[in-house]
Amino acid sequence: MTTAPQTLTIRRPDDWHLHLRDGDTLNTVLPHTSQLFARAIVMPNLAPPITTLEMARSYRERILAALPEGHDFTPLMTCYLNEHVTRDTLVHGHEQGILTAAKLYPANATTNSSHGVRDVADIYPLLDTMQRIGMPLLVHGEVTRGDIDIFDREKYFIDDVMSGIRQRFPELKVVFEHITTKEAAQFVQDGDQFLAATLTPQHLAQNRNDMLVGGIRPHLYCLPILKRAEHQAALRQAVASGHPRFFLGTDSAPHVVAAKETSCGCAGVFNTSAALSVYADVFEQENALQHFEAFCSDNGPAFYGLPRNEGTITLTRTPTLMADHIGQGEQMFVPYKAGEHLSWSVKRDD
Ligand SMILES: NC(=O)N[C@@H](CC(=O)O)C(=O)O
Repeated sequence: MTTAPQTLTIRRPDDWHLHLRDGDTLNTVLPHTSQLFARAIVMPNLAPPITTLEMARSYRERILAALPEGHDFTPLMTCYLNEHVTRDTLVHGHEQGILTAAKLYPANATTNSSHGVRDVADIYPLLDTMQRIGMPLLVHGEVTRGDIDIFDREKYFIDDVMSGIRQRFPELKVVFEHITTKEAAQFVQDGDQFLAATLTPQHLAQNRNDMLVGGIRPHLYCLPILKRAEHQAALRQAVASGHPRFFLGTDSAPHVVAAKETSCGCAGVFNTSAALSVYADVFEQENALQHFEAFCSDNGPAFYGLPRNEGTITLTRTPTLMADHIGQGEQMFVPYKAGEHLSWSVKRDD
């Protein structure tokens, strides 16, 4: 019987899926990421979405300008794919180090995705270019057909869209973002070195009962929506196996309280501050703490072909109360695990 560790020191992590927003929200939420994470893949679903090099460059500058004194953090920018994006944007963005990846949102799948892709064949020329230059394709994997139940949207996406992309572009690096089902976990495990997935804290730690039983909890509503417990179990087993193509992507997606607590609330969980503690709990509960560091800090850089970070962070087994709210006035957000005790406190070591 081994005793439970009181501290966990790991290489500084990255967040491979993050929504930072813009303006006042960016100022409020960015420090919660940059105080611990070294880099993040910044999602491009602003209104309007990031579809040109100029937009990506200026968004990156706004992020860097919003960083608190003393925080070293590198935003990795992404392009929002649709039929208006040019091959030159991707090629030059890649060459100039401005665009790390490009994101496929099926039209109307989620927040600010009305400009997304209606028919994936429309962007085949772009995918061909990305395969050639080695730019990863990041995929929101849900079909949006009205006849498909919301809980089945990811499963159908695998057969309807994802398999076709993989067959047509076998050496295109693809990240199946924020996977939520046993089918997606299996699909990635059955894939090759060109296919990986991110997993969020809430999809590992919760299932749809947590959102719907005993009252509806709007702050757990996100897309893809939380699934039933058997899917949660499959996701937990996938990360606990230490498989190298699963890595940390919080999908932290802040929306102000007024947009969440309303008759038609937005999808998104603002989970940045609780993320590392919740991930650590999941690995510990699955007796897989030996794979925690690789999930947070090694597997992502390996897939993206980027160096691992210098420096470390330490998680200490000191229960920490998560605030009820973050921000104030109209810029008020309810964080994931609000008002609950997290098992771990997390600090940078340097
Ligand atoms: N995850 C979410 O529920 N929401 C994201 C968009 C997305 O990634 O689906 C957002 O930008 O709000």
